[in-house]
Amino acid sequence: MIEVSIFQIYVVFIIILYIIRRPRIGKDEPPLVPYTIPILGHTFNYIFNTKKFIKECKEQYGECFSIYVFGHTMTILSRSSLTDVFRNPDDFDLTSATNEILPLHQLLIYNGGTCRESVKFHAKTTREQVSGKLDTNIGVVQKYLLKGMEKWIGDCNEPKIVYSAWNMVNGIIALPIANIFVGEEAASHEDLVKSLENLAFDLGPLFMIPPILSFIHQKLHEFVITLPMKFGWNPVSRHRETVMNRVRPVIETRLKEKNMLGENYKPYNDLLEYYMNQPDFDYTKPKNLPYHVDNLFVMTFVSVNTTSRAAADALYDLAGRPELLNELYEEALTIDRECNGSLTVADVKKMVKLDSFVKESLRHNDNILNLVHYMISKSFTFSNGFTIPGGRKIILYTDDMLKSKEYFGVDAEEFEPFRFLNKTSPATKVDRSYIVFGGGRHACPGRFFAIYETKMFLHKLILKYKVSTKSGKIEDKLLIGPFSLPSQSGIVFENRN
Ligand code: HEM
Repeated sequence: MIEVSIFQIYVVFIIILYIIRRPRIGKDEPPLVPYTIPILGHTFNYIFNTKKFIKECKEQYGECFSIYVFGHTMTILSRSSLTDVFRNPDDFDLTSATNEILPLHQLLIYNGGTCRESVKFHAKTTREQVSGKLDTNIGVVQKYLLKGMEKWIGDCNEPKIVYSAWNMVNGIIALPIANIFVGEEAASHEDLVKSLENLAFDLGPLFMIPPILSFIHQKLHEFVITLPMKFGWNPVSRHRETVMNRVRPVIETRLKEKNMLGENYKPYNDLLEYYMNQPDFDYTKPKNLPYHVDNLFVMTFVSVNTTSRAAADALYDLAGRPELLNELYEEALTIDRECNGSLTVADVKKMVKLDSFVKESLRHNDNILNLVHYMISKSFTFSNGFTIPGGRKIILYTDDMLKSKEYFGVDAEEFEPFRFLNKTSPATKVDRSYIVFGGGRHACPGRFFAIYETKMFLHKLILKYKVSTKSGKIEDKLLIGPFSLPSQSGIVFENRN
């Protein structure tokens, strides 16, 4: 009788895997970068040597090429082929590719997470309720930024060192957002604010699980990371409970007010009121309030950590450059005197040096690759002539575009805080090369709010504190594979008075 050892089974398994997963590249496709280790392909370089590896691939194979990572062929796009993605939103889908990494459809069980259709609603909500209401929201943003700074940073009469400042900045940035989302009454409860503040951070570990099982099948990774949720573990549940407990009495009071006052009812200016005005709103039905709270959570995902990330990066960029801090302080002081400490939208527009600095800081976000999409049409031909088949995963080489000499000049790699000054190129302006907010039809609709909040935060901070890095140097961001995170080193806060 033939005895089969585990080792033999393993070898047969690997051979079958190799045959099944071997990339097959069509004749008009972008070139596949050669690799030496079967199955593993470029995975090691992709994770541990991303910057150099992708740069060298582009130099050798051109603006558009494919690599083999985690058992799949992925096409890397830069320059004109990258722009093609933004120009052809019907052919590329960000949501389905993002859901693979962060399975929102399993976490937000009442609204089913995000899909192309529901994102239209969130984009409309953002345009109408958040970015479209800067004038109305600015007072709330200012009030709660100051409260947040008081709580998180304090007086700093003695110098105070803060490590991992993203956490702290996230707390400050989340407070105004909570207030314009659920209104001042519900947001007066610390547990609700904490929930909105921590929601995305709590899901961070899911992002960090390397998709090892994708070597066998993409769906296997998704299946395993969502397994705990099938057994009832859901990190969103307790946040949903907290938010529902806090908003339910507010909804009841508002409905009573509406009944009593009729036409004289003065609508509140927050997202909660916006949801209450949706035709499908009926909080008495068991699944209705959780459904709207899940929508609120999508808005929280897209707004809180993104904006706090931008603000934290800018804070580190500022703290490492004392001469810049002095120059921005002069501008802040002039505007503060003119508006007597109470900012309007027009005052924020006057912060032109700060705007240029924030834009430069965003340009230096240092993500190498970003915005993974699936190509969802039968096939797609780029303007450079290459074709990819339906179902192909693509990712954008954003760092290459954001640091291109062609668009940003010979010093494109340098950090020049006033690069955009007097160039009619505000931080909110999306164009072919400035792609931190994406581009085309899906370009981030929240960018107007995000930039306003970030500028107002920095303005108030610069007026009150001197900030510097503990090391006295410009701090680098942390790199995890192709993605970056804000530095975790110490920042020193010192009261100006
Ligand atoms: C600095 C902060 C932010 C950054 C860097 C950022 C970045 C982005 C990016 C890159 C996209 C994808 C664009 C594309 O597919 O072309 C996006 C989409 C989106 N963002 Fe933002 N965002 C920020 C803040 C916000 C805020 C504050 C909100 C809401 C209050 C928001 C709401 C949205 C929505 C609803 C979409 C989906 C748009 C669509 O698919 O049509 N974002 N954002």
